[in-house]
Formats: sequence, C-alpha cells, structure tokens
Amino acid sequence: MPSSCVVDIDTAPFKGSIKLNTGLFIDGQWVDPVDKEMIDVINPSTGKTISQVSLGSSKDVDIAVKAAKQAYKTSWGLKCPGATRGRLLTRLADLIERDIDEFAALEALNAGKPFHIAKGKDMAGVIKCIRYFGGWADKIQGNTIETSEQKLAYTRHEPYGVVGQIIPWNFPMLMLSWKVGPALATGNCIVFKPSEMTPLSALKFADLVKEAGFPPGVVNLVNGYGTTVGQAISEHMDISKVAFTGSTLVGRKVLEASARTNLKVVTLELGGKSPTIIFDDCNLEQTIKWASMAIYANMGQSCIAGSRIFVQEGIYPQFMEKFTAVVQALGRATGDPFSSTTQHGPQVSKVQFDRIMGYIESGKASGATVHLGGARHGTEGFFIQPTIFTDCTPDMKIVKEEIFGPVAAILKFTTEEEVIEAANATVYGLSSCVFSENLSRALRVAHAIESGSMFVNSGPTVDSAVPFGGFKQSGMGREHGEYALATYTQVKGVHVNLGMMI
Ligand SMILES: NC(=O)C1=CN([C@@H]2O[C@H](COP(=O)(O)OP(=O)(O)OC[C@H]3O[C@@H](n4cnc5c(N)ncnc54)[C@H](O)[C@@H]3O)[C@@H](O)[C@H]2O)C=CC1
Ligand code: BAL
Repeated sequence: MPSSCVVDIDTAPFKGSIKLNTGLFIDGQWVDPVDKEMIDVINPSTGKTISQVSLGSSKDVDIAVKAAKQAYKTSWGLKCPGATRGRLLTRLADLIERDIDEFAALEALNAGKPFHIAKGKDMAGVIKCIRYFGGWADKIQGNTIETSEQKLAYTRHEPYGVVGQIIPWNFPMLMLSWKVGPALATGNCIVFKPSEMTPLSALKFADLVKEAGFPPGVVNLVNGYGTTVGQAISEHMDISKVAFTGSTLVGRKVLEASARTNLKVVTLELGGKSPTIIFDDCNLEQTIKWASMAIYANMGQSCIAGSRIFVQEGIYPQFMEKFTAVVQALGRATGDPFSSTTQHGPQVSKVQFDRIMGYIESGKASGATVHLGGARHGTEGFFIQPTIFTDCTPDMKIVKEEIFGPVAAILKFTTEEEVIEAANATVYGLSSCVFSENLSRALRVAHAIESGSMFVNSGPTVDSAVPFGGFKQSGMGREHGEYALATYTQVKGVHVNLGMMI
C-alpha cells in the first residue's frame, strides 16, 4: 500500500489536517516507486522536515510513459472529443477552487509563500488558467486551404501524444497549471515532474485529477530529482514533446537531451534579468508600487523579476525616497507566511538562500552600495531582507546575472536611447516594464526592448489569455493564450484528390 501522510496546520488563516498520498501517481493509481526511495520535504520558514514523499527514478518514468501511451491510444487524444476534455478541465478547476484553502496552506508551508498571496494570487491564477484552457478544448481547429479545383486541402492540429513537463519550485501550482492546462486541452497525455523541493501541492492536485474523472494514464506524476527523473523525461524515446521551466543551464541540457535522442519538440521558459524603466514623467505613486511588486513579489524568486531598475535622473531623488519607504515597509512585513500581515516570506531553500547571499556579497565587493537590507532576516529559516543596491554599474554580477532573490539594482539614466541600449544589454529577454505618462514614448520603448512580454505602466501582470515566453536566452516557445495551443499540437496537411488523374 503506497504511503500517505497527514499535514496538520493550526494557524489563523488555516486550521486543519491535510491528508496526502505520498507515492507516485501513475495510470490513475498511487504507487510506490520501483526503488522505494523517499525524500524529505522541507519547510523553508523553519528549515525543518514537513514530511517524506516518494522519489522516483527513470524506471518509474518508463512505467508512466507506458501508461500515458496507452491512455492516449484508448481514451484521450483523438479518441476523446474536445468538449469532454473541456468539461473535465472545468470540473478540475471547480475542485481546485473547492479546496483552495488547502492548496494555499500547502504552498505557504512548502514554498514559504504568504498564505493570503498564495490563495489570492497563485491559486486564483491556477483556477483561471485551467478554466481558460478548458474553454479552448473544443475550439481547436485547422483551416481549409485553396489550391486548385481538383484538390481539397485542409489542416488538422493534432496532439503530440505523450508530453513531458518539468517545473521548478518558485510557483509550484501556477507553473503546473500553465503546463497541464494547454496540454490536456489539446489532447496530450502527460508525464509530469514537480520540483523535488515543492511536491506537496502537486500530490494534492493528482487526487483531484482522479476525482474529476480523467481517464487513468492521462496525467501521471513522477516526483524526483532533475538528474534522474528530469533527465529520463528529456531523453525518453516515447515522449514527443517536453516543456521545461527552470534555469537556463538546465534548459540547455533538456535541449541537448532531445538532440541526442528522438528530437522531441522542446519548449523552454528560462531565466531573466528584467528591466523596469522609469521616466521622469511617470505617475510616481503608482510606479513605485509596481516597481516594488516587480522585483520583490514571491521574494524575488520569479523569472520575470524586475531586478534592474532604471530611473531617469530628474526623478531619481523622489523615486529613491519613496521607493525606500515602500521597501522598508515590506521589510517590516517579513515573517511567518501564515500571518495575515506578512507580505514577504523565506527563500525556498538553504541552497537558494546561500546563492542570494553570495550575490549580495559580490555586490558589496564590486563597489555597489547597500542602500537597504543586505542581510538575513531573523535567525530561523531562509529569510532575506528586501535589498536595494545603488551605485550599480553594468559590469557588476548583480546587474548582469539572475539573482532570483529580493535584490534590486538601481541604475540612473539620462536619455531614452541610452536606457534602451542599457536595458537590452543582457543575454535574457523575458519581461520588461516601462513607466511614462507619455504614451508615445512608452510604446516606442516597449517596441524597442528585446523581450517576450512588455508591461506599460504596470508591473508584470501575466494573464492566461496573453502569450508569455522569452526572447534570447530566456527561452523558446510560448505559454498562455492561443499561442500555447500551437506548442502542444502538430499540424498535419491533408490533401484530398477531387478528380486529378495521373
Ligand atoms: N525560470 C524560472 O522560473 C526559474 C529559474 N530558476 C533559476 O535557476 C536557478 C537555480 O535553481 P534550480 O532549482 O537549481 O533550477 P533547476 O533548473 O535546476 O530546476 C528546475 C527543474 O528542473 C529540474 N532539473 C534539474 N536538473 C535537470 C536535468 N538535468 N534534466 C531535467 N530536469 C532537471 C529540477 O528538478 C526542477 O524540477 C535559480 O537561482 C534561478 O536563477 C529556477 C527556478 C525557476
Ligand atoms: N516562470 C514563470 C513565472 C515566474 O517565474 O514569474
């Protein structure tokens, strides 16, 4: 009998016991991994173990792929009408909404997100995303193509079959929804790997997949390390497409694995070093709130974090005064994710904590000034103070590299041309923000910046209906919107002879 655990939480926003199956979810059943290995799951607020869950291997990936292939042939893919897929996705979204508090509690416990943010932002986004793609499931259609009177030609947008999905720990449920929503809507079966650090909410999700009535094998969940389960997914000969979110380093490995094996289609959503560009004529009150949200939301653990803040010289003193006050308030709202006043929780792990503190030390050593923060918060867990660096120059590591933590580098600029060049001086190109009340200028800049998303007079407010993905080394392919459907379908051109003779 595969193992389970009960997570007891007794806090103001959530009191209760959450029962979780801790096995692997394969072919609609909870099973033990072949090698019977387990992994500790850590609470980043304390550094203590919450529970142990199963740790899969390539052997479990093989079993999951077989189940997915069988489901694709018999009960999903082209065998299952889009309307049925859509209904199941909608039911799944309803079940997630029913259990939203449990999900938010698991995200707070395992990923350190403030509970009210996990509920109001992450989980609200998850439900919206799955409903959105549920709505697409019966609207996937090709075209007829005019060629000659003797030929009928049309296209079909067919699923790949079995797709692999590998996600990170920064938005465990949100990244899951971005992946499974379009894959299921388009009729693919899934072998899914959560981050080995944050698997708890995905375990709960798998139970709801079963409750919603998805046929066995359509969604399979194999928790495990990247170098075993992740690599096995990337190399698998019977997986036709893999969607990955994570570091650029691992993104390259996934692409290499595809090249080495079956040339599976790869979509990658990778790192960023996003610019927030603030002109003298911005609405300062609004801009400051958005700029703070852009870098510090989710403790800076976001690929779209606005970690380079370019401020035009005329507004620089006012910006610094007000921005500092907002970030100081965020520092005071740092602490227990289950407190209603907390806005800023811990980093996800000791590894990430050390990595970010290393960047802070590098910033100091390279001559930048710690204007605010720059140290750990408290004595327990992996908390870091929201940090502002000034006197930054383009050559510094803290300006060039993705920190993935609550660390902003402020850079002063004079002209529009200068800031466009500086903002584009990065290998990344995921997301950017520009603030100016001069719409002509804001749009000119929006068009000149090399990034897959551009936010004008707002922070990065990603939406399920709008394509999302990277330019340059931030990735390839798009999630969200109709564009996501294209990355989960392959186009077949059908030629019908209406009278041509040889
Ligand atoms: N774009 C994004 O949203 C994210 C970016 N990152 C960046 O990556 C840095 C390092 O974080 P990590 O947790 O180490 O990211 P990572 O890229 O190692 O982890 C992301 C996912 O990839 C898996 N993975 C690891 N090695 C793999 C392999 N060889 N083949 C297939 N899958 C593999 C992991 O198990 C996890 O599920 C962060 O500091 C941040 O800069 C991290 C997480 C998310
Ligand atoms: N990885 C997509 C969402 C984010 O990291 O902000």
